Parts: sequence; C-alpha cells; structure tokens
Amino acid sequence: MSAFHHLEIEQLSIRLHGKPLLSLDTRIGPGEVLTVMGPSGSGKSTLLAWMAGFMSRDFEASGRLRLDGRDITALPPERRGIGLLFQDPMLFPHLSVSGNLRFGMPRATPDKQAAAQDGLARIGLADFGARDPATLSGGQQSRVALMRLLLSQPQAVLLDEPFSKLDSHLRHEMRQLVFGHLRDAGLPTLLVTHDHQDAEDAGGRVLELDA
Ligand SMILES: Nc1ncnc2c1ncn2[C@@H]1O[C@H](COP(=O)(O)OP(=O)(O)OP(=O)(O)O)[C@@H](O)[C@H]1O
Repeated sequence: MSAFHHLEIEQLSIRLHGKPLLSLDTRIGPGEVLTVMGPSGSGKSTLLAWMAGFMSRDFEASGRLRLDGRDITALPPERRGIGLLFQDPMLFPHLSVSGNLRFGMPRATPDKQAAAQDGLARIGLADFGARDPATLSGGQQSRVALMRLLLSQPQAVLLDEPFSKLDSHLRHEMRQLVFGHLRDAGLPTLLVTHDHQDAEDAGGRVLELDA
C-alpha cells in the first residue's frame, strides 16, 4: 500500500476582500504530518478548502499546490488524489460497513470484497462487514472512516479535527491508529486541530496561524 508521495504548497497567499488572510510556503514529505493550529478565524478551514479544491469564491488565492511535483491547483476535488477525514465519520447509512469500504476504492481494484475484508481485519472489525453503520459505536465508525480513506488509495491526506468527537481514551487509540497507518502508507498529511495532544502525537512540525 505504501507509495511515498509528497505535497508542496508553493508561495500560497490567500486574501479575503483584498486583505491578506494567510501565506504559506512548505513541503510535506512522505508519511509526514504537518499540524496547523491557530485561533478561530485564522484561516485553518480556508487552507484545507484551498488544498481540497472547494474554497469559497469569496477568497482570492495565488500560489500552487503540487503533488509529487504535478501541479494540481486547478483540478476539481475528485481529481486531486487527496483524501479527507473530518470529525464526523460520515459513513453512508444506506450501505453496509463493507459497502462503505468498497465505495471509494479505485475502479481497477481486482477484488473489492477481499480488499474490504482485509481492511476490516486491519481495524479489528473482521465480523462487521454486513452491519449497518448506525449499529456501530462512534469509535468503530471512526475506524471504518479511516479504513475507507486508506482503501480509496489517496496520495495525500487532509485531517480536519478528526478526533474531537471521540471520548478521551478512544481519542488516544485513534491517534495511534491514524498516524500509524498514514506513516506506513507514506502519505503526506495536513492536520488541522485545536488539540495540542493531537499535534504531539502526530510527531511532525506545528504551524501556528496568526489571528
Ligand atoms: N465564505 C466566506 N465568505 C467570507 N468570509 C469568510 C467565509 N468563510 C470564512 N470567512 C472568514 O474567513 C476567516 C477565516 O475563516 P476560517 O473558517 O478559515 O477560520 P478557522 O481558522 O478555520 O476558524 P475555526 O477554528 O473557528 O474553524 C474568518 O474571518 C471567517 O469569518
């Protein structure tokens, strides 16, 4: 599964109504997590939206986003190869757990059912494939959301407060699981969080945006 990708944010400058909101120039290497923190309104969500390709047109941005050297700045979200994980697992309620895992897999996946089963085993949910997502606990749903992300074979990952809805012992467990899998897969990751423990466990650089 590991492929070792890298992401470059080149001379990014985002303005809102002509006023500078944020500037950034950095590279995120394979398996590296860059944590972005900062007060409310400092532009964390806007940065994620720019990277994912769905920033509101109220903002103006200059700069380039490169994945493995390829300029993806102008591509629509679904063609960027970037996977997202939010605080809500957002599993499809009308699909089984296994169906959720198969949903995002690349079309060319030879045996989606086997890949889903293997993914479930990797998150300790081998017997849960046929269940409806709503019958899983919050922590189990989070693990399924993580595995769905990994099985979609992204080349980079954005995490938006992914642990904030979990209670504290599950949060610790999920951090280990998420950061471990992302590192093993060699995926460059940008994490937005308010939680200093997230940043510490991510183990990478921390960027503080100004108010
Ligand atoms: N669509 C929009 N149009 C105009 N202004 C916006 C829009 N979305 C956000 N803003 C403003 O842009 C600034 C940055 O917002 P953003 O949501 O990126 O901050 P944030 O750091 O993610 O905050 P939080 O931690 O509260 O989520 C804020 O001043 C916000 O009010």
